[in-house]
Amino acid sequence: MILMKDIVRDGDPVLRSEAKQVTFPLSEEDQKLAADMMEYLVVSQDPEQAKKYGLRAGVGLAAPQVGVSKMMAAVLVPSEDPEKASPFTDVIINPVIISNSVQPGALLEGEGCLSVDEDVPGYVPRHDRITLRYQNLDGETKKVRLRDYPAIVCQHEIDHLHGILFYDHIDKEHPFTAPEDTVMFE
Ligand SMILES: O=CN(O)C[C@@H](CC1CCCC1)C(=O)N1NCCC[C@H]1C(=O)Nc1ccccn1
Ligand code: NI
Repeated sequence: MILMKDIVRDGDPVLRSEAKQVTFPLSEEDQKLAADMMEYLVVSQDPEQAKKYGLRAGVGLAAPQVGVSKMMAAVLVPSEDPEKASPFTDVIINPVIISNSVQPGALLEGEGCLSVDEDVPGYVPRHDRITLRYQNLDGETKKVRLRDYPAIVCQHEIDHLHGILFYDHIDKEHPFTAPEDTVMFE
């Protein structure tokens, strides 16, 4: 089970490396890694379990964050209301953003990262809408269109696979400015 002690923190070169493509069929090791990363998200989003294991709740986790430089990330975007399904839940392998809106999108409250212990305030301008192509655990190629929060989460994870951290996108001089047509959301 992945615990906070297993999460690599900023400063470790693995977080600034280009991850390697994952080959199929997945090795036993890659299958376990994917399962462990998704398990972290599930457990961390259950307040009781998170407390029990001392986990910071997460909606995404990329392999480099557990020291594995491979093109793989788990995403579990919680649904707004318990009756509804999650807007996006999957393990995205060898993900590529094949198209995106010109219009930017950003979280009003900025972003954080399980691998960055200090808060870095500021808007993180990303694409508001993306078309994402990736392979799932079965090696099937998926193509999904995402917008707003699910799109932000996936972009944050894909950045990790290319050695990019959220604060790289924050304007140092004017952290709370964003292009005027930016869609801002909670
Ligand atoms: O690369 C992956 N990471 O670094 C985990 C990050 C990924 C998100 C940050 C912004 C977009 C994707 C993460 O999830 N967080 N960042 C740090 C602490 C908070 C936590 C979070 O947003 N938690 C959350 C939010 C809603 C519901 C439940 N939990
Ligand atoms: Ni992160």
